[in-house]
Amino acid sequence: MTDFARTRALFDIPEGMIYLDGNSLGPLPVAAKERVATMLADEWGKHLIKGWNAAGWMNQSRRIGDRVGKLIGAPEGTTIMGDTLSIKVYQALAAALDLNPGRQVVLSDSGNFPSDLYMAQGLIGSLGRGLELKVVEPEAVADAIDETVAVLMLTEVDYRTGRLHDMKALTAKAHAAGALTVWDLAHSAGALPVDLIGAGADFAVGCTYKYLNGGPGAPAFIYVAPKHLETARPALSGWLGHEAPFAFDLDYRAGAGIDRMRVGTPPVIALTVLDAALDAWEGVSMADVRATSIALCDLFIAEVEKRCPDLVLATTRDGERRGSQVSFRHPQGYAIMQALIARNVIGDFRAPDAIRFGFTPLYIGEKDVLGAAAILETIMKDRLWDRPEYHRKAAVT
Ligand SMILES: Cc1ncc(COP(=O)(O)O)c(C=O)c1O
Ligand SMILES: Nc1c(O)cccc1C(=O)C[C@H](N)C(=O)O
Repeated sequence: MTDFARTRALFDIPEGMIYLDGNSLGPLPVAAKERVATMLADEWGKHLIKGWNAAGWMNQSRRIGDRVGKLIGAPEGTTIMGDTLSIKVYQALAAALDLNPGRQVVLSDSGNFPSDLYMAQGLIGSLGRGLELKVVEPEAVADAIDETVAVLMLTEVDYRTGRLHDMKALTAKAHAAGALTVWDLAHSAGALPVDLIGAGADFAVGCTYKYLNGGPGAPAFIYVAPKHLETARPALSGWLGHEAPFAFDLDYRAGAGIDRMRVGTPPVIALTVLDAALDAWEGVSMADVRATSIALCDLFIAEVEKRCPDLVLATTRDGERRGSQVSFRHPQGYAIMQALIARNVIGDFRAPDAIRFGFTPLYIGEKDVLGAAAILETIMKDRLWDRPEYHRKAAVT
């Protein structure tokens, strides 16, 4: 069994805070502070430009991509770091559409994170070849897969409700209909076991500032299935994805394998933080993380339903069918979350009415769950949310 007391000590969480928002931004890994200080002083400070080779900065995106790959069932050489998740969504979708010409539909669902849908809309507008973004309810996705679909683009775990799609079954259905798949793992990577090879996913993307604790604005990752590695065309054809960046040719030629998904200069300092953050996963079993996350979420649901009858569960009770988060609905959700935050229980609010809590076994345990439920109970029983300072100011027009 993974020693979660050990992993908890690897994170800097302010005394007295119950941090249930690691599904949005993970806490600071203690080791990152020293690692970055050393990197700044010894690598940038001493090597300057020589650091690209001497300190391994040029290979960092690939090396750390492989570290992330281990957590999502991706073999070496199929995952690379860089840019933001929105950019990686664009890149993956563009490459997938290019591999499946002659079809018109990008299929997604209303549980997808808006940025993914916005990037698809922007890309489709630029391509101008009659493509259409079709957005259906999450439960209707399987039935909407037909021979018009070029690409099925989904986020595995719904950011609001935590609902988990069956990646393997939907990918198989998409392939049977002749479609390719792009999976967004923003709320999956580090939250639950992911098996990209086993699921047969074509492309996957994700961020590293949530369950992977890489810090605000940490770089995203992109995965390309081995069968597409030499044929996927990077629409964002920056110089570092070129076959020979330092030949400075005037024409683009895609680099070998996953390197072609690089765009421009990597964020070396941010990657250094992420590298330190990923050390926390050494000796951690993702099966233990999953089992503990399900148990913590189950406990939170049971305690909150017992103590706060006015809150309506927005997440499935079936632990196998959700990610690592729990949401409740209430018309005063915003004020309730402000009252929680004022009492050092940190979750977040997602419009129109959801209060959302992430459970991250690396640093959250039963005591936190019980503590948060007790504070929530007081807020609900004593209507502590009903104070002017917890309500949104009226919009100024
Ligand atoms: C599923 C999903 N996709 C995309 C994004 C956008 O990522 P970024 O702001 O890093 O581009 C987020 C989070 O913000 C997300 O949760
Ligand atoms: N990336 C974020 C940011 O830069 C600011 C505030 C929030 C975020 C988030 O990651 C939001 C997150 N994707 C969500 O699930 O709501």
